[in-house]
Amino acid sequence: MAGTITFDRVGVRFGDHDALRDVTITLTQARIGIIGLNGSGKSTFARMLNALVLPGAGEVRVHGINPSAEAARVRQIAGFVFANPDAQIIMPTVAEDVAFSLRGRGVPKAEIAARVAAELEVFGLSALADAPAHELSGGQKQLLALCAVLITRPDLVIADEPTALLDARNRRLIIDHLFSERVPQLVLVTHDLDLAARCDVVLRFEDGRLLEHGDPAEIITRYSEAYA
Ligand SMILES: Nc1ncnc2c1ncn2[C@@H]1O[C@H](COP(=O)(O)OP(=O)(O)OP(=O)(O)O)[C@@H](O)[C@H]1O
Repeated sequence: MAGTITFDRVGVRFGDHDALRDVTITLTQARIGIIGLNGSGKSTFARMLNALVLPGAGEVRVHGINPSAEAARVRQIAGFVFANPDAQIIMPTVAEDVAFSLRGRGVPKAEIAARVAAELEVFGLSALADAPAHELSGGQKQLLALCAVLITRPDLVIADEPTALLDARNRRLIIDHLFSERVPQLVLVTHDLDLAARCDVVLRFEDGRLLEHGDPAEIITRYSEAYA
């Protein structure tokens, strides 16, 4: 089930630049799309959900957790998928990288190997279990990155343009996983408006402000018309 995400008058400043200004919203939907022009604040908003960026003003709550106070705890329930999977592949081999995600989560050692094997199977990566992770193709790396997130059984997945570097087949695979029931709640930053249209709600950012949010079709139509 989707949890509650709240932003209360949130601002983020980098140097003398406001990346986000006075963002207030409560979200309870399962599929949340984020759209807006380059530099409008989408990634900053998404990164705040698992304490990669902390508010300079206001307060964020993710399923009752304040990321500013409990970064480690929010990362236990919220997994992040980046556009570039190289940013999150940590261990030398595919199986080790997926197993690494389970560290510090109280999973009995005896259970880890079986869970990793099962998860690799789901993602079609079993044959690559012992392969060096950095030698995978871009698409395989993104599947690995998502596999390493989903094995933790997250309550929330935040994906920042997760299909930007992928071909059509891998794009489809990643999207199918993200929109599957294994992801109870998804925050998806995307320039792909067809993908945003599949969400339950869409937030549109402009120049660091949450310009509007609501019904995906309406928000997307206005956004498309503004830049046609
Ligand atoms: N770590 C940082 N240091 C300095 N400025 C930053 C940092 N992160 C973001 N910014 C700035 O904050 C603003 C918002 O950036 P953000 O990455 O949130 O935009 P975005 O909507 O995700 O853009 P894009 O579609 O290009 O990914 C931009 O002006 C950006 O240059």
